[in-house]
Amino acid sequence: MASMMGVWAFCQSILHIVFPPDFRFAFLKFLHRLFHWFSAYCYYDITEIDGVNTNELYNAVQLYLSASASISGTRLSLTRGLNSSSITFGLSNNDRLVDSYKGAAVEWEHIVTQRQSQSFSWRPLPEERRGFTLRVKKKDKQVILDSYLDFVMEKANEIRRKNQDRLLYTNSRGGSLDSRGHPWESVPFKHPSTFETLAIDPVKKAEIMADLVDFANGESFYGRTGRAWKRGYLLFGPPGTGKSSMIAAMANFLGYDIYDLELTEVNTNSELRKLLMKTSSKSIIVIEDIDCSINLANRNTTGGGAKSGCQRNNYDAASNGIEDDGNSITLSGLLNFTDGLWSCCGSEKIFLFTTNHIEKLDPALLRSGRMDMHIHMSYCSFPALKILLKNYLGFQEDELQKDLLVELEGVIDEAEMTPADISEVLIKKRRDKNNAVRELLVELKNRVRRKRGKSRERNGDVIEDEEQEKRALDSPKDGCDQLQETCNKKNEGGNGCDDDDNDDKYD
Ligand SMILES: Nc1ncnc2c1ncn2[C@@H]1O[C@H](COP(=O)(O)OP(=O)(O)OP(=O)(O)O)[C@@H](O)[C@H]1O
Repeated sequence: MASMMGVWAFCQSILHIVFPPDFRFAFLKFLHRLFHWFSAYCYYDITEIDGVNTNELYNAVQLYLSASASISGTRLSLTRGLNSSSITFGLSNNDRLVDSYKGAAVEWEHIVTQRQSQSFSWRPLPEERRGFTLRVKKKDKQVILDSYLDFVMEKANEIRRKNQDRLLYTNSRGGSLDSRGHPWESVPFKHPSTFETLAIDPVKKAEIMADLVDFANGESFYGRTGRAWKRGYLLFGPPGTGKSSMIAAMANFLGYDIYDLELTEVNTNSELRKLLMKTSSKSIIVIEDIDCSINLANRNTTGGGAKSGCQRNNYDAASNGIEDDGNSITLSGLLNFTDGLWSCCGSEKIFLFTTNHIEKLDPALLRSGRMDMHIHMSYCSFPALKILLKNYLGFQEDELQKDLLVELEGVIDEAEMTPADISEVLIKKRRDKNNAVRELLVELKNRVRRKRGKSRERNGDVIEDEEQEKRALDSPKDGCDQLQETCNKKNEGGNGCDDDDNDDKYD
């Protein structure tokens, strides 16, 4: 044994002298090439770090394989990502997994090696070099390159959405970038609002849900008709009518992330475009209170401050999408954001604007194609009230006294109370269900009385019998009708006491 080892050491040193390292390296490379030349397979390496950036494909492959690995593997690595609500399985070091796609068999191998030396980099690289090697038969190469990798990415996104809690993004102050070079900061999105809890007219609710489902399933429709796969919704109505709750319900319903765009933090149109480029598919891009975020009153008027570039931007600039000074965000920039070429970055995107004052918005923003559906979030109606009573107090419709329901129905529309105000009353008294409903009724009647008082004040009417009016309103049956008659008599020939004033609407 000892003499054999001696001979081996002698031969090795001779070989090293006769064949210098460069020659040996070239020889091995040649053998390698020869092997690949005659091999029926080709190999693709997908490394975790691509230069200095994280390779999206590596992460996607890892997630994609996790679905198969969880079933077939015997030794697996387990991970639980940030914001993830479930565990993902992965291939252990140097493990292999066979997959098939359109009749082609592929083999994935997870390869982990120690990184030799830390080359200079602006951020520390992991000590291990990780990657996947994909082995494919040469004859299947085309099909794999053409569509298999896209399929893997798509599946991985699906798994990620299923596993991961949705995220709520907001643009960083002054367009600054985070450590990963992203202009958006995110937190897990855990808003509990759903269409079930949303108190709006059930017919309107069903219509919105059907529209969302059509949109989400509309890939082929949008492709066929040559339209970008996006949809715009405008939510308008007084504060406290559930606009934010509706956004959360939509996101929860579709499983989309939300990008809450703070327009006042965006300085230029190009910044706006960059933000759009960094949004992902299957997302809702929200601009709340669009009328307050930027002055969008009229594209034809001139003048305005730094943040009201749209005012200074004339019509031509808006229609041509030209920035007038490049230092402000303009209406044309915003229109391009929702409707221009850039709006098609990624797909399956919903643009959602909210406003308390729709009348202040430029018509260009409202036209079809930009805002496809205008949703009026109104004061609480009787059907919406029934939903709130069920959600907050657990009342089913048949559990409530009939005459109480009739009374509520009689005053709810005229009281113009927002669902937010109603929920406040119900929350306060929720331990005593029946008392809560009675309290709500009193509050509604008080509001009606105040409204009518205001209306009469404006009309200069004198209240002759305030007690009679109070009794009429408090009478459980047709109280409002009686009161209406009294008012009508008083206002003969003049304005009735139900003469709503729009100014009051958004008090
Ligand atoms: N339609 C609704 N259905 C159920 N709850 C509602 C509804 N509207 C309002 N609420 C309740 O009132 C609270 C405030 O509502 P929300 O913030 O959604 O109103 P908003 O219209 O977005 O108001 P703002 O215009 O001030 O942002 C919510 O947390 C929710 O509990």
